Amino acid sequence: MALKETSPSVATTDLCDAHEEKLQAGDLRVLSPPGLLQPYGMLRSFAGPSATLKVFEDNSLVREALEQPGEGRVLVVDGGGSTRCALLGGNLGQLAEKNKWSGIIVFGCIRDVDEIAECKIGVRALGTHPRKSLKRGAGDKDVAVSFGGTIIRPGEFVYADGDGVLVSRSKL
Ligand SMILES: O=C([O-])CC(=O)C(=O)O
Repeated sequence: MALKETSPSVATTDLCDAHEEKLQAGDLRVLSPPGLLQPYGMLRSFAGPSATLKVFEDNSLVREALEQPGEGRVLVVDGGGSTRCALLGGNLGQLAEKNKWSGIIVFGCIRDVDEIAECKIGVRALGTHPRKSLKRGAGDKDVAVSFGGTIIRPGEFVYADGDGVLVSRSKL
């Protein structure tokens, strides 16, 4: 079944239990506080290596990234926590599914949630906003980003399910 293709086979709880030493060393981190990011998209669980973006109220680079083959990666978008516009919508959700991204994490807002619910990807975001963002091409890609109490570097592994979001230096 398609859902299994992109879902992690191991729960975040089991990963935390199995890797206490990595948690203590900071090689495995849990985005916090719990409830910071809300779940959207069809897949509640998703995992993959991260691709990162740092943007502010401009989603040009989000589209540019999602136009590339996702190859099971998770796009991590540090939107600076802005709740004044949406960095992701239904069209970009469909693009992400088509190009085989496994998920998108937005430290910012999204819109078209009913359309995104139909997309076979996992999404986490602060919340929703009906207004679109700027499209001026501003931002940085493939940089370390910081939100949810941790730094997330490109290529680190993300594991997300109903219990939380993990970031790991190595594949678990
Ligand atoms: O293009 C945007 O700004 C986001 C959006 O509405 C979509 O993806 O459908």
